[in-house]
Amino acid sequence: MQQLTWFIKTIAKYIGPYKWQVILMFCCIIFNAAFDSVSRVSLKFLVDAAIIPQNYRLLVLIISLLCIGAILYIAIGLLGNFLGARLGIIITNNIRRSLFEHLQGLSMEFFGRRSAGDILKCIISDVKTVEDGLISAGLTVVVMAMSNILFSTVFLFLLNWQLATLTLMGITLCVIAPAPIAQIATAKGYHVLQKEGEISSLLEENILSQSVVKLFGMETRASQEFDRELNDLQRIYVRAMFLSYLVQRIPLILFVLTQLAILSIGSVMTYNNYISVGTLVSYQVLLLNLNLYILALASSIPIFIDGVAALRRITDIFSETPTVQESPDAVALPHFSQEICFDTVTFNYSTERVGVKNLSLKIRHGEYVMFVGQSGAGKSTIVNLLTRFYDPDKGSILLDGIDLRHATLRSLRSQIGLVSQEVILFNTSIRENIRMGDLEASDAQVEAAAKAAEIHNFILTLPQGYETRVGDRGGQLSGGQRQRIALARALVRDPAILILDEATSALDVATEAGILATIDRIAQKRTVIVITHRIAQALRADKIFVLEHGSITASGHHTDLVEREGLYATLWQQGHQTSHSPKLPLS
Ligand SMILES: Nc1ncnc2c1ncn2[C@@H]1O[C@H](COP(=O)(O)OP(=O)(O)OP(=O)(O)O)[C@@H](O)[C@H]1O
Repeated sequence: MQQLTWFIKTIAKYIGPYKWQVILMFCCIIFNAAFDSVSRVSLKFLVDAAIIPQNYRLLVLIISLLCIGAILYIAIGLLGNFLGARLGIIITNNIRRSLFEHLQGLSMEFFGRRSAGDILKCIISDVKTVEDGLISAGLTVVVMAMSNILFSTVFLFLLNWQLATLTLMGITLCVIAPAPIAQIATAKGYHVLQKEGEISSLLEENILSQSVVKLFGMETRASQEFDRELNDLQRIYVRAMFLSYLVQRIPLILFVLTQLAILSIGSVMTYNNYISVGTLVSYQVLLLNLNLYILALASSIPIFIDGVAALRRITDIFSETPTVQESPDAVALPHFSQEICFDTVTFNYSTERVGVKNLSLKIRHGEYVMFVGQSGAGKSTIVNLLTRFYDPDKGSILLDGIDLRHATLRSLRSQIGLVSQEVILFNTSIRENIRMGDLEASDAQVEAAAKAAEIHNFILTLPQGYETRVGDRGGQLSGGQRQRIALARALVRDPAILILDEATSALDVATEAGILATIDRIAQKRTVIVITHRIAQALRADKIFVLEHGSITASGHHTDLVEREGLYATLWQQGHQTSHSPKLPLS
């Protein structure tokens, strides 16, 4: 009952706007329940008042009334079904819509912690399970069964109060007895859904990394891992389902025992002329009706339990709050014109994952700065903090003297163009992918950005040109082409700050040189922040920051840094000796 109350309370806010439709649907169900009971109790009048006393007029009247009732029963039943189907999808989609909107507001920290497959499962399948528990089987069946039980009980009392009291005691027991096990079954059901979520993540990971799986011959290992997960699921599922079926079975057993008792006592009462034959027949038919609805109620319990468990997973997501939030008095940042300042910033992804510590630096407007350092030194973390994907644990980041925590996210992010290591393209046309950088951009601006990113000529060679779809995650393009489209997307918004996080890593030397020349040109008008392992690019920078274990150990121009002994000089020497466009060695 506690579960039912929580379920109804939680779901009420989605049902609220459609309350009249829900009430109408429940009225249809209640009408049908009433007709069910009336048609069964009419047997008493048919037998005792029409058939036995041979009253033909009354017989015809009762049958005619039953026929009219049956037509209404069918029509109103169909209306109830239609409303059920309609409300089902409306409520399902409303939950999905709210979940999706909520997800858009969550911070990167959440997406780093929860797997995509699990979130997908929650939005698609868990929401459907809630709908099943709510409309198809849950509340609909509860209302149908409860109103039937109520009407039947009233008629049972009218027929014979002694037998009805006994029946009522039996029904009360049927409802109360399974409650404690239902509680445990719901908790187990939640575990099943969690495990299914893990399996979805595993599947998603496997599908997205098929090239790695194949290349490294990981097929058998992947199948074994999948098999292990399925076996775990089987173990949890059997326990959860057994408990669920137990909850379903208890009321059925109790009701059969009640029925048996009533049949025996009722037969003895009829034999001794305490009640008429019509009363006994009518009573038994009403009891059969009750049996049917107790069966329906019991069958809906496992579906309802699943619905409650799924709703818990959904509320888990709703209870997530963004770690990066816009303060209520946030101001819009003016167009960047002075400097970016990191003031003793410390940030850890988690207790054991250090991002940056005590980091202080200044980047002046119009500067071309570069961050170098070994892998894991914290270079991308600086970008994550500057874009406010994460907030510092200590210290502050200021843009033109305004703490980013006091600025609106839109005014900050609209000034930044970011091309990162991992290029993310959407499965739409090249034009739309570039336009995502600035939704207001004209076709001419999109093409100008593509020209600046040196991808325009390639796009023209495609049969559908700018209208060519790039495929899922840009899979129909090469790595370099994807990176150039991402660069065009960043350029189309004409950003005050352009950040390139290993943005040219997938390009050949000639294309890279072309793009670097473009960036040199772009850099004259804006601030450019480059993160790269190709240390030869450091020659172009006004200022270089050397990062080691989350801290800046040196900064300055290339010529100053090579003269000083330290990591930069070592990296430069190592890199310079190995190739024309040397790369930093990995730690
Ligand atoms: N989303 C994350 N969750 C937890 N830890 C993270 C996350 N991103 C980075 N880290 C950790 O933070 C540290 C700094 O990572 P960062 O990505 O900033 O390094 P990097 O210098 O950019 O490395 P690379 O040159 O390899 O890209 C690393 O130890 C890394 O494992």
